[in-house]
Amino acid sequence: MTDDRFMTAQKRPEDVDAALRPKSLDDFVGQKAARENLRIFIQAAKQRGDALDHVLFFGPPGLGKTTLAQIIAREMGVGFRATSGPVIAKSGDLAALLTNLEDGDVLFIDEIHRLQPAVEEVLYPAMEDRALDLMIGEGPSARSVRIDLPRFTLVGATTRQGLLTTPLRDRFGIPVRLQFYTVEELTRVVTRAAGLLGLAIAPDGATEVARRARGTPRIAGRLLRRVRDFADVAGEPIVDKRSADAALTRLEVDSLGLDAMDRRYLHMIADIYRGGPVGVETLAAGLSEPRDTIEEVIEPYLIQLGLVARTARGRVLNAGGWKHLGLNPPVGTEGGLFD
Ligand SMILES: Nc1ncnc2c1ncn2[C@@H]1O[C@H](COP(=O)(O)OP(=O)(O)OP(=O)(O)O)[C@@H](O)[C@H]1O
Ligand SMILES: [Mg+2]
Repeated sequence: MTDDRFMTAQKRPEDVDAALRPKSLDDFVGQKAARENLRIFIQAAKQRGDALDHVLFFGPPGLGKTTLAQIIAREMGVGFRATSGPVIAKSGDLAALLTNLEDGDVLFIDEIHRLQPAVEEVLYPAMEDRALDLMIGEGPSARSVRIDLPRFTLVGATTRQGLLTTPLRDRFGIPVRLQFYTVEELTRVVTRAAGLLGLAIAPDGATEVARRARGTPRIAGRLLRRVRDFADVAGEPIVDKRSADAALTRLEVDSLGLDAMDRRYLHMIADIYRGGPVGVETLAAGLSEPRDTIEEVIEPYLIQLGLVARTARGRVLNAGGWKHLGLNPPVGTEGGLFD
């Protein structure tokens, strides 16, 4: 996706996220059910002296998948190796990674839905039996040799659980869906981050940033940095609701936390397609954005807010969506009739 979207939850090449990453489960805010379950599974594995079962994190960008993967390694007291699906070109690359692991290590594969099929097949016996099946020779004399692997925990992350093949998905003993954060949780994320950045922020200032962070800690961190810039330049000693609001408004982040791209998306459905239904491919073409970005980055939060619905015939603007744009649904459309 293009990088001009200020609010994007997607990573930038330089990992500005690193400084704000919580280092332990106790530091990690929100995702209570997932966190408490992980705590128990980690403790149980440690008590047995075993590696943790394989974990799959899925959910929209910026909710803490990579962070939790690192926390797992730290809490288990094991090494952390990270790679990502598109980077592993050949099955031999993955075999090399696996054979170089140390006992108990966490191997983190980001964007695991983008593994090549041939590479993925190497993973099956590796995950299930801690073994690699290598083919030696070619033709009729070819034979397969099995190599044992060290114990390890595969932690996979994906924004698109639906794109994972069933055999791969089934091999994860601990699947974890990450949810958007509540304003209260994000307020704690913002307060903690402000402390790490050495920024004085009033409680109502932290809440204001949290309210407009699209349910996403990465966005909260990014907005906080920009709010700090405005406060620094204006010479304001402390960020409060008013100064946070002024900064966020200048960044074109609206009262629901939607940015210019979200509003372009909503306007496209409202103005051009009279509220829909309109297919996602059509929207992607109209917005010049890849379909993946629309489905993984833009839509989940708008759907969670109830502004838009995915239907079998395409995307439909709900009553809340019309209202947010300050428009009335045309009479006789679904938005007008049913909401
Ligand atoms: N629960 C949390 N508490 C505090 N900060 C968090 C939390 N979750 C995520 N963050 C912060 O949000 C940023 C993004 O988190 P992370 O990189 O783990 O997201 P991700 O789910 O891996 O995103 P992507 O899908 O883009 O890889 C990091 O700076 C991290 O510190
Ligand atoms: Mg990540």
